[in-house]
Amino acid sequence: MQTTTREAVHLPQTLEPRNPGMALDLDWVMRATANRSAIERRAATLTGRRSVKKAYQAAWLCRAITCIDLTTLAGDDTVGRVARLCAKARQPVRSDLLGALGMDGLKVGAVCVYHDMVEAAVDALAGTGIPVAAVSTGFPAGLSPFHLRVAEIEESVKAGAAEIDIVISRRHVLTGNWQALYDEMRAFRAACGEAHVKAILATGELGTLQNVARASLVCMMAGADFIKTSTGKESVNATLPVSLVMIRAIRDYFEETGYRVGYKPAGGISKAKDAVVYLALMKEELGDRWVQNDLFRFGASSLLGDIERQLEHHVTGAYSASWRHAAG
Ligand SMILES: O=C[C@H](O)COP(=O)(O)O
Repeated sequence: MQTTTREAVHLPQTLEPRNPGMALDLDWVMRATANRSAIERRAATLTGRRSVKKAYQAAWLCRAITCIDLTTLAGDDTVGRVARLCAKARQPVRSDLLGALGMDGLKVGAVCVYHDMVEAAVDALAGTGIPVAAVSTGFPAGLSPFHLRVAEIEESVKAGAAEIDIVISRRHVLTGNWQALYDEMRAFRAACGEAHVKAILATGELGTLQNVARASLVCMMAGADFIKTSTGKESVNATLPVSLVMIRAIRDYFEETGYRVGYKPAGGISKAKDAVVYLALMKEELGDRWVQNDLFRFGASSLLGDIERQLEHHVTGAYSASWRHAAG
């Protein structure tokens, strides 16, 4: 059978067997707790230390680029804006800088858009192998009728999305209805088919770190390929304490089942130095395997611009104005 370009970019590239999920284990869910003060102390150690410098920093920043889900999620998105974003995804840093860094061919992890922009993004990324991620299930609030949320996933997969970022029903967490959360997530995973599913917990709306830990576990038990902090639209988005809780849930799940689930902090990550902190956190808590882009992504609309500025400084010794790196 002949493979079309759209089919060719469709299957996610991963080195891992996919997390199949498991039966809901409520005893395990209820055992999950989170000690806020210990977590905040550990998070503070990550930002307090000296950051990596020079060639190491440039290498980490290039790695960060490969992990970006380059995102536009605005009501005024157009095919033209998405095409410009995809051009940036293909060539995230000026070619002379990439050449000087020995990083020709560097590209981002994925491009992330609303459903209506999926086809435009798939077309603009044809032949690059860069997957398109679609936010789905009534993003960002997730309050549309259930059958429409499932249908939205199916439509985005049909349009060529290789990754689907679903939003969970926060009320299931807030009322402790873990069975409902599990069933919902299971149905979303099934609707994705071969496309990989990222479960957005919207942690800023879950009330407690304990809820974050429990929701993380339930979504992984229901077959999430990634767990993701936020939509970028909550008043509090990705934070280090929340990340620690989610990353440790990923570790527990791996130790218990042998399956590696990915992690995606999203929302408000816009500085190169923050990207390095997140990569260090992943490396320290989960090991080198989790700083590759089939298991780690940043959801970010403006991070790439700052990383490019820092790389330009590394290569030329001078900073250019931030407006010169507006896209991404
Ligand atoms: O998932 C991605 C987020 O919506 C991006 O948030 P940001 O615009 O704060 O980078």
